[in-house]
Amino acid sequence: MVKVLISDKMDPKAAEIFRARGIQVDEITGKTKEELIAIIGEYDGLAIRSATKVTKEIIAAATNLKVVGRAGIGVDNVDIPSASAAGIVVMNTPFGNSITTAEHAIALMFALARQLPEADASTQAGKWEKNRFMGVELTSKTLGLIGAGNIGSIVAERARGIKMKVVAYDPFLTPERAIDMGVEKVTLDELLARADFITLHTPLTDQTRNILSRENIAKTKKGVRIINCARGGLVDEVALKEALDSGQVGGAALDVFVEEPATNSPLFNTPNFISTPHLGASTSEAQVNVAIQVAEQLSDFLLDGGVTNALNMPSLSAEEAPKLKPYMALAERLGSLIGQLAHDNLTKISIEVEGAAAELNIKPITGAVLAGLMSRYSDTVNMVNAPFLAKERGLDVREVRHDREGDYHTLIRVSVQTEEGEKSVAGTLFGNAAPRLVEIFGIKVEADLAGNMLYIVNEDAPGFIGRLGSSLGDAGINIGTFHLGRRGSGSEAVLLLSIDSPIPEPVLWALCKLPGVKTVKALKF
Ligand SMILES: NC(=O)c1ccc[n+]([C@@H]2O[C@H](COP(=O)([O-])OP(=O)(O)OC[C@H]3O[C@@H](n4cnc5c(N)ncnc54)[C@H](O)[C@@H]3O)[C@@H](O)[C@H]2O)c1
Ligand SMILES: O=C(O)[C@H](O)COP(=O)(O)O
Repeated sequence: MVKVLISDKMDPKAAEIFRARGIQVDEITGKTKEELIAIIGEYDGLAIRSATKVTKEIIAAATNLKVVGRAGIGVDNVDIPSASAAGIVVMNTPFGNSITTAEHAIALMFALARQLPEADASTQAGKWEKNRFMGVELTSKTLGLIGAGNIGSIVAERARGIKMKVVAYDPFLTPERAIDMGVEKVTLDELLARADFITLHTPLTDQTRNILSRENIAKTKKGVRIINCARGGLVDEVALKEALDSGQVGGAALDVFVEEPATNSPLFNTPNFISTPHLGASTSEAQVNVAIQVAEQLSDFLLDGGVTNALNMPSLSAEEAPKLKPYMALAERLGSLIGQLAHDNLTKISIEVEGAAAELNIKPITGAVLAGLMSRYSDTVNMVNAPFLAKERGLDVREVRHDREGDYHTLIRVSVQTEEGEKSVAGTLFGNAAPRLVEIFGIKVEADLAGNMLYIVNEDAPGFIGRLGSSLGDAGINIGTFHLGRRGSGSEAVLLLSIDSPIPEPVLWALCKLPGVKTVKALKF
C-alpha cells in the first residue's frame, strides 16, 4: 500500500483526501532530524510546510520516497538538487496561499501607517496617548513593489484599490504585464528613491539576498516604511535596525526572518518595528486550499503518475498520464536499447516523434528515453534525475516533432551521435499499448524489447541460424522469440532473440566465434 507522511501541521483535509484515495497516511509532526531519518524510509510521499527541512541526509535515508509535496509556495526548506539526483519529484502549491499572504502584507502596511500594535499596547496599558500616535495616510502614497509575481500582483491590485501609486521592480516583469497590472516598471534605484512604502515579494536567491542591503537602505526616501512577507534574508536585519534607530526608515514590519523561529532578534523592541511569526499563509482559507492541493497532487502522482506544479520535472496531467504511459514504456526501452548498444562518449541525442506521438507532451517521452539511456550508469535513475544526469554529462538533447505521415500510426525515433557516426532506433505501439521495436541502426526488424535478449549482427549466409540455435541449445538456453532483419540479401543481418535465462559469459564468447558473426551483445530490459 502506498504510504504518505505528513510531517508539519496541516489542515485535516489533506489526510482525509489521502485516505479517501486509498493511501495510508501518518501525521507525525515536530520530529527532530534524527527522528525523521529513522522513519522516512517507510514512505512513498512526504507532505510538508516550512518547518520540515528536507536535507541531503533526510533524502539519503528516504529509500522509498518518490515525491515531496510542499503545502505552500517556498521550497527553500527542500534540497531540490539532492532530491532530483535521487529521482524524487518536488512539488509546491503556488497559488493556494497567495491572496492570504498579500492580505497580510497589506495589513502590515496599515499597521505601520498608524502604529497599530504600539497604540494598542499603550491604550491597553491605560495610557491613552492620543498625541503620541500620529499616522500617515496611504492615499496617494507610492508603494514600491520588489517582485511582481503572484503575491506581488495581488498586493499591487489591493494597493491601487486604496488609491496608492504602485511602482514595481522585477527584472522579469514585461512592459505589457506592468500595464495590465496598472503599475509603473522602474529600476531598483528609482524604486528606492521614490517609494514611501516598500514591500518585498521575491523568492530568496543569490540575486535577491540582501536586496535591501545597508547600501540600498541608504538610497531610500527618508522615513520609508518596509514590509517583508516573502523570505528572511531579503533585508539586512542589522542595517535595518540601525536605519530604524536613525530614522532613515520610519517603520518596518517583518513576517519572515533570517533565522526562524526568530526568538531573539536585535530588531525586537525597536520603536516602529512590527513582527509576526511567519504568519503570511496562516488563514483557515489558505490552509484548506494548500492542504487540498498538496494531497491531490501527491495522490495523482503516486497513484496515476500525474505531475502538477513540480519544480524538477515537466507537468503531466492525471488525464494525460495514462495516455502517455505506453509511450513512456516504449521511450524508456528505446533509450535503454541505444544505451546498451551505442558506445560511450555520446555527445548528442535526438528524440523524434511522429503520428499520434507528435500530438502528445514530448517532455515526459524525452525524460523516459533519458532514463532508459542512463540506466546503464545508475540503478536509481528515473525520469526526474535522468535529464539532470544527461546535463551533467554534457549530453546535448534535441526534441523534434514531425507533422509528416509515416509508415506507422505512431513512432518514436531515438538517434545518438557516436564516434562511428549517427545511430538510431525506432519503435511504435501495437494496439496503442504494446511497445515494439521497428528499426535498429537502419535495419527494419520487429521485436518486443523485454527480459533477457541477445542482439547479433552477422553476415547473411545460409546455415547461420542453425548453428546459432544449436549453440544455444547445447548451452541449455531456451529461445522465446526470434526476430530477423537484414539490409539486403547476402549483406548484414540483425537478430534479436528473447531468451528465457541470462546468457553466461562463456556462451557469449562461443557465439562470438561462430563463423560470420560480427557482433554479439546480451541485452536486458
Ligand atoms: N510569509 C509567508 O508566509 C509567505 C507565504 C507565501 C509565499 N511566501 C513567499 O513569497 C515569495 C513570493 O511568492 P510568489 O508566489 O509571489 O512568487 P512568484 O514566483 O509568483 O513571484 C516572485 C517574483 O519575484 C521576481 N523576482 C525574481 N528575482 C528577482 C529579483 N532579483 N529582483 C526582483 N524581482 C525578482 C520574479 O520575477 C517573480 O515575478 C516567495 O518567496 C514565497 O516563498 C511567503
Ligand atoms: O512559502 C510559503 O508558502 C510560506 O512561507 C508559508 O509557509 P508555512 O506553510 O510554513 O506557513
